[in-house]
Amino acid sequence: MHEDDLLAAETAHLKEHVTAADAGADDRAVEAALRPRTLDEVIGQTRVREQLGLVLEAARQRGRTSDHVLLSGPPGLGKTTLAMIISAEMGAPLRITSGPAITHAGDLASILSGLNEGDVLFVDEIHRMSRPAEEMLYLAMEDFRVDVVIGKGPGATSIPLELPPFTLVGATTRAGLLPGPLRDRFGFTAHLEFYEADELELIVRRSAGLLDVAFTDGGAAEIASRSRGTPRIANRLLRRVRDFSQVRADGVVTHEIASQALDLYEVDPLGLDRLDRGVLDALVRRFGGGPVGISTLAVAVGEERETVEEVAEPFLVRNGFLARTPRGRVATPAAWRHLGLTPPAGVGAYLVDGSADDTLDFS
Ligand SMILES: Nc1ncnc2c1ncn2[C@@H]1O[C@H](COP(=O)(O)OP(=O)(O)OP(=O)(O)O)[C@@H](O)[C@H]1O
Repeated sequence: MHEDDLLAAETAHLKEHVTAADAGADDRAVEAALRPRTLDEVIGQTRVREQLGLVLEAARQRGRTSDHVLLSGPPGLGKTTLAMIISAEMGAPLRITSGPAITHAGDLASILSGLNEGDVLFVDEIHRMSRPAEEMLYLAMEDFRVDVVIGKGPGATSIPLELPPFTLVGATTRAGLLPGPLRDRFGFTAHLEFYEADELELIVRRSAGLLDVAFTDGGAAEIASRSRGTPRIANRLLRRVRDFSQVRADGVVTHEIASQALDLYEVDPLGLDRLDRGVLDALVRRFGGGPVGISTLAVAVGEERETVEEVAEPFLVRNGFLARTPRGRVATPAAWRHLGLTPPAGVGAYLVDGSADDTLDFS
């Protein structure tokens, strides 16, 4: 078949898949159906794509399994998508598990002992695995071996178990929480960054095409600019805007329709959602702009500390609304202004005196 025909056939197949998922009311199913299937289909993350492409190609040429890969970055940026692509590009089956599901070393031993040569094992939220399991994983990653302990106390014996070579793909929202020995055993680490508006616009256009949503350039751009740099959010907002345009207009997503719909869903023009604004609001109105510890801030907005730290904070820091200082979180002058308030004199001094440091994990 000609290359163009092949591409058309693939797109038609993908569209069928998306349409089937879209027929149900399940956002997760549509999200899964919209996933890019190959590295070439991935939009944005240019450097990661090129680096990962090389790692996989080299392994393929040598006829070996790929090095272990660690994917880190905030939720919804494409870690699961990349894990699936690694398995597809290596032509190897994917096994999926997650850190919180591995509470004992025995859980991990049984997963590892079920692997076949070349399998890709995806461990989502790998930073939440139990410590004994982590230690078992070091050995498995390095020597493809685990020591299974049978029995307890002085009578316990350890039986070495050989494993076939496999590729571990770990995903984490908090690479800083992984112990050094575990991090060091990944041959390649990809840090996923928030997406630029033009990349998100391409993602919105691709998804709208697959979902048969009619849109104008302005409509796609408006959804992209309010998507918090996150493809998952772009896809979700697209579906909400589609609902709005279908019920309240003629079904075409224009700039005007997208902006009315997103106002209705409380996504502001810079993409901040209720949680983002809640965090800024608490920081500014209740704590005078900070500094305040993350746990206190989380209690103030009625959320788990992890949610504030892993979901809201990276976006707010990246967009210059919040800074991490050794004494706690501080609202920047931009945060005050975003809430329609005038920043008090002196706010922002920490930004020039060098005490704000995004690389450290201040709590
Ligand atoms: N680069 C991309 N190009 C196009 N679509 C993307 C891209 N990255 C992610 N997506 C879309 O965003 C959605 C979320 O991606 P994915 O589930 O891989 O994120 P994640 O980082 O694993 O999130 P989490 O850690 O919360 O599970 C998917 O439906 C996928 O369609």
